[in-house]
Amino acid sequence: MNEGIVVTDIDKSFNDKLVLESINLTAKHHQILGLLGPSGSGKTTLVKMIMGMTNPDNGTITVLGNQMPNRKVLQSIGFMAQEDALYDSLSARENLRFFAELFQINSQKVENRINYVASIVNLVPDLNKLVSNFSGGMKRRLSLAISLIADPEILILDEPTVGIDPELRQQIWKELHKYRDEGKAIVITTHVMEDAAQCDQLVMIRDGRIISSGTPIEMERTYHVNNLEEVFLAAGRNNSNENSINH
Ligand SMILES: Nc1ncnc2c1ncn2[C@@H]1O[C@H](COP(=O)(O)OP(=O)(O)OP(=O)(O)O)[C@@H](O)[C@H]1O
Repeated sequence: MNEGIVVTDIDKSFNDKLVLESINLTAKHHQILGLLGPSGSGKTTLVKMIMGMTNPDNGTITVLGNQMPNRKVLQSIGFMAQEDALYDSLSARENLRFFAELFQINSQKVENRINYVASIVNLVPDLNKLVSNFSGGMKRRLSLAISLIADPEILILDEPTVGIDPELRQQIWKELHKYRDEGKAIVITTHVMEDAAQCDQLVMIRDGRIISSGTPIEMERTYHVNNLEEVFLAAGRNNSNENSINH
């Protein structure tokens, strides 16, 4: 089987400001990869490059063995962007139907599939409401449901748990672990340590550079600390020291 996502030697600048530097990572099937970093560290830019929405200055990205951008591969990716891309004047059900058609889901299976993905995010009672009446959290949940509608082989979720209450967050993680066990490759971005702890592999990003990577437990052992927040701080300190030695 092809590797899910392979990012090789990526650099990216905006207006001469380097926002990602020498990024290498692999997101494998049967694995949840967490991109953990503070606001502005470059996570969304990286995710957009994986989707082929932004071009890197250097380096390559392949998804399922195909170099991105590649329109055909998009059919195999469920993507949840940081900004909800929803039709406000349609109901949640109509939004889901629209995306089901885009992904060419068998019309006999569409309604079942809509009910299934809506149940994952507790939106079944709200399916016929207009999205313009939804709260921010409900919109996030609908965006997550849309990313799951086609049962994609790859899931890329940019801050999927923002605005979602703890109980539902747990339910969503249970579902993501199930998809992982079924063999999907899943990438999520987050700045929340509780979410990071649920991932199989973590890549910590600060100021556009990878400061550490590994499983959550490996990372805690490496830095002799008891939680990921301390790993992040320790890795950041090490990185700053290396930079000051190297430059
Ligand atoms: N289109 C753009 N033009 C210019 N600068 C940009 C553009 N997109 C992102 N940036 C800059 O790149 C840097 C990384 O932004 P990015 O959105 O990738 O970070 P992030 O880690 O996803 O942050 P957040 O968690 O707040 O979304 C920031 O300094 C941002 O201002």
